[in-house]
Amino acid sequence: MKIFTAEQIYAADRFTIEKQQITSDVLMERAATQIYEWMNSRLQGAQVKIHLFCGIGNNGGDGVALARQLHENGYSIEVYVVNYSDKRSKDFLLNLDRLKERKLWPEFLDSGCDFPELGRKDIIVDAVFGIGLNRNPDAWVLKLINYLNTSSAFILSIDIPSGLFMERVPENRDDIIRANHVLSFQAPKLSFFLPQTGIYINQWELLDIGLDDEYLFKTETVYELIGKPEVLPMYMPRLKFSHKGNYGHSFIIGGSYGKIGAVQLAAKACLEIGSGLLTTYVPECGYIPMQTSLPEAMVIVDDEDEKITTINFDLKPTVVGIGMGMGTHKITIKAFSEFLKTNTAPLVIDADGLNILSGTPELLNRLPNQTVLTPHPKELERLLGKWRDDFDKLDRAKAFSKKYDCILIIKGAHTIVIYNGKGYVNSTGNPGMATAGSGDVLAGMITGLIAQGYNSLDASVFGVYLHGLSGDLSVSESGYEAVTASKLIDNIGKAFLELFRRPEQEQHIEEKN
Ligand SMILES: NC(=O)C1=CN([C@@H]2O[C@H](COP(=O)(O)OP(=O)(O)OC[C@H]3O[C@@H](n4cnc5c(N)ncnc54)[C@H](OP(=O)(O)O)[C@@H]3O)[C@@H](O)[C@H]2O)[C@@H](O)CC1
Ligand SMILES: Nc1ncnc2c1ncn2[C@@H]1O[C@H](COP(=O)(O)OP(=O)(O)O)[C@@H](O)[C@H]1O
Ligand SMILES: [K+]
Repeated sequence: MKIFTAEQIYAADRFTIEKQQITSDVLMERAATQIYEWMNSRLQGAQVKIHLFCGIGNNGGDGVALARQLHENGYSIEVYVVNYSDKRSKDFLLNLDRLKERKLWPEFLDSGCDFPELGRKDIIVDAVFGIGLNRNPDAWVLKLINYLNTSSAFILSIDIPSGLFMERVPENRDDIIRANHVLSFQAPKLSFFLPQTGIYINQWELLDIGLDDEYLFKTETVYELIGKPEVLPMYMPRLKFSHKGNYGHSFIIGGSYGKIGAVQLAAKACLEIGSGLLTTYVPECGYIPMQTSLPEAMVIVDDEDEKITTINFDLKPTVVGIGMGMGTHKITIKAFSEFLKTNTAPLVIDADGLNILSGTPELLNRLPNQTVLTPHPKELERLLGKWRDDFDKLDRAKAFSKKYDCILIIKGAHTIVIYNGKGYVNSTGNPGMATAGSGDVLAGMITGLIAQGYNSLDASVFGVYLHGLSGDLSVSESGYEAVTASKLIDNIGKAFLELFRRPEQEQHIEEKN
């Protein structure tokens, strides 16, 4: 699903108005009707007090139009106009008149006025600012935002929580509405998925206001939200007459004394995701653990017991995954650097492999094209330097990926795969996955997909999606806390099955026919 910028949404508005031969207030009315229906289907006429805080732009206009619909259907409402500017939008004014025609007089809030009392069980509709916020709000508006946040009422934000920008993070983190639920129009907004801004959104849902399909289809976006419809076409089915040689030979290099587990996890995940063959390269101390825990894997050992000192091998890997638990000893750095001189296989670099790269950046020039890098936030900071905010982080990541022609995977709650100026935002996964070794599993999964013939970008996007889905399936079995990296691996197979599971309703209809 595409993630549009504010400019693209405004352009979609204009395109739709022109093509459907409608006036702009028709779109506003559609927006209000969709929100009304959403609320009505949940409230079923309940006489709870609904406080609508409406700005003076089109987000406020949505709120005022919604107020009218709620009132006409018997709901108990209070409307407040947050009078932050004299530049009221045309459709806001039109809807304000429609409200007045029905003898509904909103209360006008200005600097210096008292804020209304809010009950614990009331509902707040936040329609102060939408995607048009372009500068810091006045102090009294911020005070209002703070006031709403401290109430215990349920906050429903229209389109985007007020105070949240589309393209930057506000300096003061208290200046944004903390929404219980956001009803956003047509497409999700990038800020819903970033760690610094996503925290203001408990849940979000999309409402279809009938923006033109052709425009939405044809318009290229920098960011895309990756769900099942996006990854299904990437899937490469296994062929009946295939053999293990068709699914590649993965080579996983890593481990050090006390950290052989990282290689075990990556290797197991690599096999579970379907790699045809797998060899691991570990220090001598890893030989017995590897051979006993993973009979399917072949093992080559370093001359040294506790760390990797030379990467000598006699095989032609389809792909190499390197770095998990490897350590950053001087001699290991040398071995890694020598390995990069001769390696031509596609690469997936994780953990200490990344730390070595950030400590020895000249090695970045030795990476094959489309090398996959899988940093967690700290490793990413070592690679990119300190960023100003999450939006700046994305810009730096795009520039880095372009400079070294690498695929940069920014891991987090919504992992973002960066390549070729684009960002693929993952939709699966959960906080249960914030546990030791889950990154090793991801690196193993991506390695195993590349082994099978997926190109590095598809392997990254698909791998991240399946990894999160395995996490979601693990949570449904054991709850958040008990998710472990090993459970993620156990659920990789089920994640594949889940990809092809049709919704129950659909199956039922088919059986009846
Ligand atoms: N296709 C869709 O998705 C549809 C979307 N719709 C709705 O429209 C919403 C966008 O509406 P919008 O463009 O009027 O902007 P909104 O957020 O209401 O702000 C109002 C104005 O305030 C100003 N301003 C900015 N910052 C400020 C500040 N700090 N302090 C004071 N003033 C400030 C700035 O104007 P400026 O003063 O810069 O000229 C800005 O234009 C969208 O979120 C959705 O709810 C639907 O109605 C129809 C279809
Ligand atoms: N809150 C979260 N929601 C979803 N996924 C998460 C969350 N926290 C961590 N993850 C995922 O778990 C993995 C953690 O990776 P990493 O920090 O490298 O783990 P480790 O180094 O222990 O192997 C990443 O893929 C990340 O996206
Ligand atoms: K809003």
